[in-house]
Amino acid sequence: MSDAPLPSTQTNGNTRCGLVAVIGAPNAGKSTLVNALVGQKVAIVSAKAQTTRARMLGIALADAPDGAPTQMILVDTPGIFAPKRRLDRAMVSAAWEGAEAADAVLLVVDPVKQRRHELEPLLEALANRPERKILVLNKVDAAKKEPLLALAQDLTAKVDFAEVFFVSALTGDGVADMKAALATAMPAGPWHYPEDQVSDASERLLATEITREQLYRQLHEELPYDSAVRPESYAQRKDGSVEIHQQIIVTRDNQRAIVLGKGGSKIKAIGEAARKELSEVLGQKVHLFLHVKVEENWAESREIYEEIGLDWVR
Ligand SMILES: Nc1nc2c(ncn2[C@@H]2O[C@H](COP(=O)(O)OP(=O)(O)OP(=O)(O)O)[C@@H](O)[C@H]2O)c(=O)[nH]1
Repeated sequence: MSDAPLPSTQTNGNTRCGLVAVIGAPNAGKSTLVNALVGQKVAIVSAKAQTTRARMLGIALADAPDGAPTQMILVDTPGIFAPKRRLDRAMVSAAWEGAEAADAVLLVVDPVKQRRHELEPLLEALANRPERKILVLNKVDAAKKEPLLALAQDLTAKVDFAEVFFVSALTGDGVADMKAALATAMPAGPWHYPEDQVSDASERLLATEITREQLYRQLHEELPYDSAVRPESYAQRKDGSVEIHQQIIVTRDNQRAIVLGKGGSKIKAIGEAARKELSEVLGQKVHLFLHVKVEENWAESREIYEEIGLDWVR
């Protein structure tokens, strides 16, 4: 576990706390798995590959089989294959950065669609890692038993996995057992996030993810690759509603025009759809304010990366 200066309220008792890195090829189902472990929608889930941009956190709470209340901080990493652009390389290093400090690394594999040879570089890199390695064969609802077992055998011969789990992140099959086993693997120690912050942190992140999902849906190919949604503020109002301000960052003026649309029609539609979904998910009235900002070099800015991925828990 990294020794980042995070708040901890639980300093006594028999708690456990650890960091779990979730790695795998694009579309393996990492985001879906994180959501299943956390128990609410945290990471964006899409049928399109490479939607996971920044390093993201979900925080799962569980009672370990020995009764210890356990906090598992999940680093939901982007697809980490064949990085070409700087942004992609940054995603890869974020993936490994997450894995470096982890108490466990989950390799999530889609046993049906995953091309075996594409897993090779990842398996090789994993083989030399010191962390506790766990193989998760996902999508068992869609896989046939025999090839599934053959794949498990093949992969465990290559890497010294401490455990292998067969799960369906989608239906939840096998997820509870896996979660309990993960909790046991976490070191004893105080929680790094106070319990009441866990839900808030997730909601703050969730709010930016929902806006990003709408941007993606409503702009399709027009959406600039180098765009991001950054949380500005998240505040409960006295009347029981929540006021959320977010920045949509793009790199050029013409991209700003695309996001705004004619007379601001696009941003309005995006904001309305995001607000509606957020209100439903949060179960409260939401006031959502979106600001589009041009920052030419944001993709080179470590500060912004950190803000997108981590600022919401600080
Ligand atoms: N049948 C089935 N589909 C699943 C399961 N888990 C995830 N999926 C689907 O697989 C697709 C990809 O899931 P994601 O969770 O977005 O995958 P990811 O690994 O986070 O993808 P990236 O963000 O590209 O890294 C989605 O359409 C999911 O609904 C599962 O257990 N069974």
